[in-house]
Order: sequence, then C-alpha cells, then structure tokens
Amino acid sequence: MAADATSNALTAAWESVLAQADTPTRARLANARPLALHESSYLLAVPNETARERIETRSRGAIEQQLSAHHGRPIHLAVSVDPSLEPNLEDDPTVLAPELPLREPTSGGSPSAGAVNGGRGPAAASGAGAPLVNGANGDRLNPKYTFDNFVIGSSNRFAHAAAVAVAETPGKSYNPLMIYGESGLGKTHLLHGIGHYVRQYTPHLRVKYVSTEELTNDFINAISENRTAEFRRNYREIDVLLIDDIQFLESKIQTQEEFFHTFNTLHNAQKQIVLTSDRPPKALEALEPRLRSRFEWGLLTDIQPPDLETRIAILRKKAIAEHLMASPEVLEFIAGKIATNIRELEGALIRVTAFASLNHQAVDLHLAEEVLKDLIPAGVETQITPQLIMSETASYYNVTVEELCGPARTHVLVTARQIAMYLCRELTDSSLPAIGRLFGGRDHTTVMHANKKIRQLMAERRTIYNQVTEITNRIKQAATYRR
Ligand SMILES: Nc1ncnc2c1ncn2[C@@H]1O[C@H](COP(=O)(O)OP(=O)(O)OP(=O)(O)O)[C@@H](O)[C@H]1O
Repeated sequence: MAADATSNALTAAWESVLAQADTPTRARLANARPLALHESSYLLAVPNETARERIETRSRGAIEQQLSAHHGRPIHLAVSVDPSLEPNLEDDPTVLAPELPLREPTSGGSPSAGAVNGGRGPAAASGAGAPLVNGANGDRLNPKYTFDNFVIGSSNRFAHAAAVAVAETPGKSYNPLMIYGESGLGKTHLLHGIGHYVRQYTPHLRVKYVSTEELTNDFINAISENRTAEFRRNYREIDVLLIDDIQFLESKIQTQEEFFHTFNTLHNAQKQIVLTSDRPPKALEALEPRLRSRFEWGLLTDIQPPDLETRIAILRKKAIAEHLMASPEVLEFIAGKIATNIRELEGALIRVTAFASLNHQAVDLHLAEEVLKDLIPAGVETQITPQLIMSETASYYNVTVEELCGPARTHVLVTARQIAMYLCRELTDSSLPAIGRLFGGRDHTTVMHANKKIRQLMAERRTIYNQVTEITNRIKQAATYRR
C-alpha cells in the first residue's frame, strides 16, 4: 500500500512536469522514466548520455521548478542513464553533431588510428558493437558470435569444449559454467555461441542472454516499479541463463541478494547457468562469499591470450567473413604486432584494409606497417596512466582536469571527456567502473557510452579521428619522455 502511494506520488509529480513542459523539453523527456523521490532528490532515468546532457543543460531548471512547485519544497533533480530504456540500443549519433570550434590538430590525416595499442578504433563496430538481434525466446544474440566462427587454439580449447558440452546438454554437464579471462579474448563470443546452439538444436528451451549491467538495471527498475514478481519470472522461468561480465555484480549488495535466489532456483531445477567474468570467483572480492562459492560449484575455465598461429587463423577467418583482401604476410605481420586482445587484433586488420580502400591502395606489407606504426609492441610496458591521459586531453582542449571530471556539459567538455574516457579504456588496463570513478564518480555505463560514441565518431568524422590521433601522439610522447 505504502509503495503504491509512493509510486502514485512519483507519477503525479512527473505528470505535472510533462503538463507544464514546452515542446522541446517534452521531446527530450520522451523515454525518461521517474525512478524515485527520496527526500529532496527526484531520481530520473534516461536512455543515454545524450538525453542526460540535454536535460541537464537545457531543461533542468524548468523541471526542478515544476517539481518544487508540485511538492511545495525545493527539489533537486538527479538524472541517471539506463540503457535498457532505449528502444534500440544504438545511440543518438547527434550528440556531437556540430563541429567543434577547436584548434586544428598539428598532424592531420595520419593513417595510424588514434589508439596506439591497436585500438578498438572504428573497426570495432563490426565486432562487439555489432547489433544484437532478438531471438524467438527474447534472447539477444550477436549473429556473428557462433561456434562456427570461433577459432580454436590451445589458449581457448578447454573453454570452447566446455561451452559446447553445456550447449549440447544444458543443465546436465557443468552447472554453472564460468568462463573467465582478460578483455577481448572471446568470452562473450562463447556465451553467444551457446545461445545460438541451443536455439538451433533445442528450440523449445528458453534462452536468456544478459549483461550484468542489464540484469542490475532490470532489478532496480523492478524494485522502483513494484514489478519484482515479473522480474523473478523473467529470470527464473528460463532453461539457459547466460550472464556476461558478472564482475559488475561486485558491491551491488541488493542485486547480489536477488541473484543468489535466482541462481538457487535455476540450479535446483537443473537449469543451465553460464557466467563470464574478467577474474576467477576467488578474485571477486566484493562479491558475497556464498555467491562466490556457488560460482565454483560447476566448472571454472579460463581463456588465455592466443598464440601466434591462433591469431593468424583468427585473422584469416575474419578476412574471409568480412571479404577483406589481405595477403598471408600482412595477416602474419598484424598477428605479430598484437598479442593480447583479439578485439584489437580484428580492429587492426579492419583499419589496415579500410585505409587501403579509402586511399585506393593495395593492402601490402608496406601499407600495413605505415598504418600500424604507432602500435606499442607487444610486451612493452608503457607509462601511460589514466592521469596522464586526462592531463594531456585537458591541455589539448584548453580545459582543466577538474573541468574534465566536473559536471559541466558544454560541447567541448563533453567531447574532451568522452575522448579521455575512450583513451583510458584503450590505452590502459583500467576497468570501466575504475575509469568512471576517476572522472568524478561517473557510472561505468557512462564510460561504456563514451567508448562506443568515440569509436563511432572516429569512423564517421575525420576531425574526431584526427583529434584522437593527435592526443594519442601527445600522450605517447609524454609517456616516452617520462620513461
Ligand atoms: N577464438 C576466437 N575466434 C574468432 N574470434 C574471436 C575469438 N576469440 C575472440 N574473438 C573475437 O574477438 C572479439 C572480442 O571477443 P569478446 O567480445 O567475446 O571478448 P570478451 O572476452 O567477452 O571481452 P570483454 O571482457 O572485453 O567483454 C569478438 O569480435 C570475437 O568475435
């Protein structure tokens, strides 16, 4: 009853805001959802960073005024990003649409992409960023991530075999199956591979794929809207539950509690659970011990970085699948350059072939060397830290690091911030949440968004590509100087 009253008060306040809003504000609020009113803070969720920026910069005053009038006391608006509110997970590409009034980069049009480590660059769009489709069971699987497209080598043979075993007899072989390993080594690919396989060969089974971030958002929304029964049905009436990046459950106490019960329900009913993580359960220190121990009940398997032969084989497969023309010696050259992340490996191949095609040149060794000349050789320790990236980016845009981490959302600051976040992800091992914390305590979804946005803009706009390249060069120079 009390919850109903709270929810009614929240809705009534929101309706009063919408009623008073002018047309542009109403458009900005189209997919917004009020989450909670806590004392003098009104919490609103919007689907993406663009919407948040627009509301913060253009509509905050009017909304706060109306909320304060409605409640008869000063109300502060807090806007969070919840990507699940997005009808289609693609972002609004207009966030940085107007060209920025910035000084021109000193070196334009360098063939080397911005990111020195082979960056996910524009290329990544065809990999992890590829669209997810809704399957018959409501699961969302990337059509490219199948077992057929997965190259097996000594580094991933065991994980692949375990994934196939689980896909063939869900709930019977290993439960849960937990695959862990560093970023970009194929964990998500295997998870989707299981999903595809089950859908193809046992279509009556219900498969659900979610990232831990979506799971957490779903749970928060369910609580705030009194829909926990529905949430439980959605996660418990499932035959194969595939959860990506479970490390993001760390420190989320309430979601952990809920997931604990979901896990038990599924496990008791012999339903299959598959998890991926960047670390083994033991290293997930901010996870409840009872969950950690459950993750160890079934089979734990890691994925290691691939050896040279596997890397070449992955590139060959990718080149064939994407109709990219590259000779064996070029593939070997690229595979020799990037050893630790398959996403970067694919990114480098796509960058080389894209550059050749843009400039009507053949993909030969000389061109590949030129395009990838800024890559940091495998195994070389760099002194690139998030702090260095932040200070170099701030100085490039003539802003301070405090401003970069602060709340202001002018176009220049938004671009600078997103590029700095992108480079932190590309050039350092920092996790998304760690980067978010460095940038004034922002959420990891904000960092994820920035990453995706800059990758997309680098592919679409030469200005951004050049700016990222120039800032990267400066960072490298500074890091070399410090060595
Ligand atoms: N063995 C493989 N064969 C073919 N492609 C692979 C293989 N391993 C990884 N890839 C490709 O590398 C890219 C990155 O893989 P994926 O997204 O699965 O990594 P991940 O381990 O889940 O990384 P993260 O932890 O950052 O999410 C994907 O495009 C994937 O298809």
